[in-house]
Amino acid sequence: MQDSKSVLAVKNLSKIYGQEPNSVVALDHVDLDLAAGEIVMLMGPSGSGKTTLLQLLGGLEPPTEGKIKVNNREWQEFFREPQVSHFRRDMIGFVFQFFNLINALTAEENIALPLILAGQPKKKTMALTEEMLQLVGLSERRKHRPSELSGGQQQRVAIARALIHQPAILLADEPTGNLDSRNSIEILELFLRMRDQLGQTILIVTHDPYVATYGDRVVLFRDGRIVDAYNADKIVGKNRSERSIYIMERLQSISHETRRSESKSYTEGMS
Ligand SMILES: Nc1ncnc2c1ncn2[C@@H]1O[C@H](COP(=O)(O)OP(=O)(O)OP(=O)(O)O)[C@@H](O)[C@H]1O
Repeated sequence: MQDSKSVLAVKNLSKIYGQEPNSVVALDHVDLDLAAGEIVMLMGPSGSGKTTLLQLLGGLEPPTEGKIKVNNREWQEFFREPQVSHFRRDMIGFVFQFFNLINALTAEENIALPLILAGQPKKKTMALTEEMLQLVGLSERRKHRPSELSGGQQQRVAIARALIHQPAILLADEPTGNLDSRNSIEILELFLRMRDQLGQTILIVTHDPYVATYGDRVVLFRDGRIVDAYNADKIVGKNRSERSIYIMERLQSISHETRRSESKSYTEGMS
């Protein structure tokens, strides 16, 4: 049962790609809830299922089994065109490692694009674009094209574009993966402002333990399953560098477990 403050409820979610005997279990009965205004960091070794989860949440792939509810509405009800496109547009914002901006358009045109494509009235589009430009601190650069902006500024445009239709949840796949540390911190602080000022719920995939320290909660994946999760307040009082070491150690122990189980199944296969 999803309570009123829950934005996302994932229950028993599985995704199997391909057919036996070559099928791959990318997600294996995952349960995950996100409360309104919560930032959750997803971490785990390569191939553990993080991107697959984002793709299912974003309606880009159907689950093999299980349920996804966003704002108490069940995804499956909408998993056909054109409903799935509308649901995705209204409920989900996407941000990627590479900013995927349109170079021929200015920053403000890129930000306004989802509303223009949705046929929203010009006045509303202009007002919301202005609001987003201010929120991401790019009012002065509104007429610049992506090639005239730094990586961090381009990512801020991408975030503004993802949030302009006020989605229930923002999904970000390695949003700082292509940025230097100064620009990464700017983007992470922007996420915190989005949470604090808009109550935005945000789910971020990252490989970087320092980035993960910006989450209210860190969820660790291995082999398509959640194997560990903890709230930031569990390690409160320590500075960010110490917290990132704590996260890195948890991550390393999970990766070692993966390797141990891989070599076990390999030797079992040999015998
Ligand atoms: N379209 C697909 N067809 C077949 N297998 C897939 C497909 N997409 C992902 N997989 C497999 O599913 C598993 C999970 O992949 P996924 O990309 O979700 O992992 P990840 O944790 O995001 O990895 P990374 O950190 O390297 O991006 C992997 O074994 C991958 O090879």
